[in-house]
Amino acid sequence: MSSLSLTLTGAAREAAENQVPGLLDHEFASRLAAKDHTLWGVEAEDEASKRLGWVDLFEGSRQLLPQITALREELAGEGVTRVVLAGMGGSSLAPEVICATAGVELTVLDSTDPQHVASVIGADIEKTVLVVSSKSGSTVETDSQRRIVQQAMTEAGIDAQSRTVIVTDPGSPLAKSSAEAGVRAVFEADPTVGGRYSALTAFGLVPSGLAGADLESLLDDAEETLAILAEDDADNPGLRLGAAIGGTTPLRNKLVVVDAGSPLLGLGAWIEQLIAESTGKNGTGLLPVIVGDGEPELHRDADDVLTVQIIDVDAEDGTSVDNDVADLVVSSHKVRTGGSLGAQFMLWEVATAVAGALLGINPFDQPDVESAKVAARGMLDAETPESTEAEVDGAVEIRTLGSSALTDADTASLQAALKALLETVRQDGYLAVMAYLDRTSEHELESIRAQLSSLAGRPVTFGWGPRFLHSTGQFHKGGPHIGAFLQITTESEGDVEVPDRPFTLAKLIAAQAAGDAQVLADHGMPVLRVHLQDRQAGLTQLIDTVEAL
Ligand SMILES: O=P(O)(O)OC[C@H]1O[C@](O)(CO)[C@@H](O)[C@@H]1O
Repeated sequence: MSSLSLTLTGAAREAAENQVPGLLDHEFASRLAAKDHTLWGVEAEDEASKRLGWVDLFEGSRQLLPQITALREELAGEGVTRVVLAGMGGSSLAPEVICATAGVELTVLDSTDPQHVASVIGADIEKTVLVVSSKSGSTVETDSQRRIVQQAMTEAGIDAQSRTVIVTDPGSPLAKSSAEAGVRAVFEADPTVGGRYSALTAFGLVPSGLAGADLESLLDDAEETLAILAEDDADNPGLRLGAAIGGTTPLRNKLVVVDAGSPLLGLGAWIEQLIAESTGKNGTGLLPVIVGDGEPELHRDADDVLTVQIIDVDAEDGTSVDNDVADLVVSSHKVRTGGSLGAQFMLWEVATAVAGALLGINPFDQPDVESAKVAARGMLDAETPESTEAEVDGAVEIRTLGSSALTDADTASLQAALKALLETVRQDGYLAVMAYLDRTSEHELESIRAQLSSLAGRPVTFGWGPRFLHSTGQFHKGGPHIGAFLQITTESEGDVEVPDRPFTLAKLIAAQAAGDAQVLADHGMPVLRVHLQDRQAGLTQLIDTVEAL
């Protein structure tokens, strides 16, 4: 039995009251469920006509389950019990939430940091099955990760192809090359579902099922919920949530998302990509800001912020821990929602489709992601040395680019540079921390997010690079240019060769960071680049300097 709750207060409630009647007049919910691709305007029709498969995928997805279960049992019989998933954005975010919530182990490889990748291939390779998930089949991070893990298997005397499972779109370069290579299994996903909406397709199901998550109830809950979300009804939670986040006036374009005792672990990261990459375009959009319990954004109100609490709906009887959190949330403009994971996936997918229509954008493309990829490729090909002079302070190099408000400031020390960057944060803007480091072993770095938010008095996002390039990266470049950026990169002890490619991981991640920084600067926004010349000393220096600000 699925569960789903939604409570709106203040501006969120007002937006729903203002916008839902119009959505009902347009029969938005039933037309969406009927895959009406005209809901987002003429310009979006072509893409929308290829991207609405997520509203009736249940039969196709259920047919995958026996194959996934059989493969899991076969692998277990061979002692293969460790699942490593190579995939970016929509190709890995949902499995990460599904498995964490189910309490089963999944190693997600969505990084090009040499230290992170080396740690993944350095353990239990003999027990590992590699799932390579990529719709396009051409994502450079995923292709590089595949080559590296397969090489590690071969060096361990393992037939890499027999331990490789592919999830991709029919006819993709990956589908073709995998068939020729004779991999263990190829799951061709529904090509009418975009990456951000693929949680309940092979992209969400194959890695999660191989890891042992219960997929039946996930699909049952989602299907049950979609029936409710397809109703042209004033109480339809998909219409109400979509109106609440996309229909406030003036637009509250920062959604501060906090987990308030929910059992849905890591759901915020999935919501972040779905909303930021779907809506951040044409100079508008919504930016999810994932915060922890009690952190600064929850103690401030602002007219461009909406607070979203993900609650434990089963404990909503007034005794739940989330009510304690609720009291700590100053804002009276709130969304509070909870329920089973399958229900939440469908709720937010429908709400994003609704919000996209209200914002007047196409929620199914990601036009600006390409600009960073092109810039990175240019950096890789040209082996461009760093474009700007660096100042050195202790273990870190400091570079500034973009807005002259930063490049003209005193940035001779890390402390001065951070202060100068904080000065550039707009009253209607945000600060984005983009850390191209190892989120599994250097998560202490995340502590600077709340400290910087307290100092800036504005929302601060924290994204691990290059992972965020497939999530908030679209909003940074395609949304309103109101961001200030702190980019953190590092030297690594060792590097990792990428078999049969003209670059190593250290070169690749440096090019991705330099390329993205340049694109952000080209949009006139301030970018502070902090490079850790000595990884550990630099990390300590950065954390200590922020603390002392
Ligand atoms: O599944 P693919 O094609 O490797 O793409 C991975 C991710 O990159 C993007 O295409 C761009 O960020 C996302 O939409 C997608 O989820």
